Amino acid sequence: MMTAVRERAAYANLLLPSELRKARLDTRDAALATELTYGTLRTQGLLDRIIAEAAGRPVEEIDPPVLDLVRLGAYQLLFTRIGAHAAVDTSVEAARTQGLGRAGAFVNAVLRKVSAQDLDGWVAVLRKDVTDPVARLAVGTAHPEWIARAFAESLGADAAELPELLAADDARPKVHLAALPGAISAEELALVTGGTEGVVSPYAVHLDSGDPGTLEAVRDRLATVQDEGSQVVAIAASRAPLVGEDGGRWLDLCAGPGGKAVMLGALAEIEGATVTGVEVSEHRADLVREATRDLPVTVLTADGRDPGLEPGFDRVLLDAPCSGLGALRRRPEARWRKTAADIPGLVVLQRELLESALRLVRPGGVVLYATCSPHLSETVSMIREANRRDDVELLDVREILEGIDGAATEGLGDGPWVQLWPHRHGTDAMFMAGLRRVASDPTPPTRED
Ligand SMILES: C[S@@+](CC[C@H](N)C(=O)[O-])C[C@H]1O[C@@H](n2cnc3c(N)ncnc32)[C@H](O)[C@@H]1O
Repeated sequence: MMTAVRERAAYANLLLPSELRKARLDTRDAALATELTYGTLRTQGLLDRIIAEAAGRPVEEIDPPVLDLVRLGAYQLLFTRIGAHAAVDTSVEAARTQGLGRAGAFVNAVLRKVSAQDLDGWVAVLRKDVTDPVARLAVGTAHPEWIARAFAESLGADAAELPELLAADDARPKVHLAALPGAISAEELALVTGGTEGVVSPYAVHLDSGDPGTLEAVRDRLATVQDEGSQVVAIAASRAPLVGEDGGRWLDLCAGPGGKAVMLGALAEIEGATVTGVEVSEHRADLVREATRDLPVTVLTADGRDPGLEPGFDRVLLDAPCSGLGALRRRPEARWRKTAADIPGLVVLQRELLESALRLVRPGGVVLYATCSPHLSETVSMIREANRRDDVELLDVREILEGIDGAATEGLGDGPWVQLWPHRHGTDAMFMAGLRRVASDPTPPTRED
């Protein structure tokens, strides 16, 4: 499993359920396998630094399949109550059964060194010469330093919340369901699933555990699995105030795999509107088609920067491709795969998509820009830059949420944009901003020759 995630750059949350089914583990063993896999991937960067100290060499010099075993063993030693003997012995045995027998002695020696101290002891070793408070927190919570720093910058005046935020990132998230508007209410969905109603979206229900795919309400397409923050983004896009009548032409410019398109489609159906979904990847466009097949949604496979659509949309949701730093708790391996160097390229794409969204929306219509990242370059800076245009006015997203019965109104910051946070709202760290297009001055500037 770890090897598959490493070699195929697969996502653990997509791969693990089928691997567990194949292995036919009972519920307890499956829960343990899940905890060990996710935990080892989530803490990998920290484990690697500890392993490097214990092995006396950089982890890049360790054979990758052997390193996978050492990481798994080190995770058990430092993060679980599994006894040291059991953790070391099963790791050595795994080396033998995987045909890495000659590495058994190495695995044994490194893990014995790792087991000589507990987690706090190792964190103290790694922090020995580190004085910067954010860097110290990053080590202690197994976050890359650049990510902890980006979070601190985004929290700004609330940077004292950083320890809570990083801890929330490390906790296993609840399953969030969305009751589809017009199909079932959150109250009914909570009753039939045994869940509890959410607090950020009026359609949300939380489940503590379980496989949501097996729920009747999900199979019958009355509900979907969707983070509460994402639900609010789609609702806000449908409710932002326009100038003039809503003509019912809505656009979802980056629609794949279709979570928000489903919510937007269900809301559009109630309002008598239709949604055009645009997605550049053929495969993801197909996923949107399948997810929205009963809803008034038409899907186009195209580049959102120039999709060839007639302008004049009343509402445009731009859920931009982003670093995903706001959803690290749902993707255990993600924090170690991303780098600060990924951000500038994403920002260019986001800017071009936002320009396209503003070309496609009619004067008086609204673009709801969203990212599942709190990185300031992808969020506030992007919106400040767009706001320099004279045909854009910013809407206060807090007011939009206040107008939605049952939506969150607490901890939304100073506006006009809203940043949701896992530690405050229990959601992914979704950012949203509302940009309304105003008719730009039709008179061309006079030139004095
Ligand atoms: C953040 S995801 C959107 C998630 C989606 N709104 C949902 O709720 O399921 C961004 C999507 O944008 C797509 N994308 C990337 N570049 C694009 C482009 N130039 N035009 C349209 N879609 C693009 C990606 O393939 C990805 O599916």
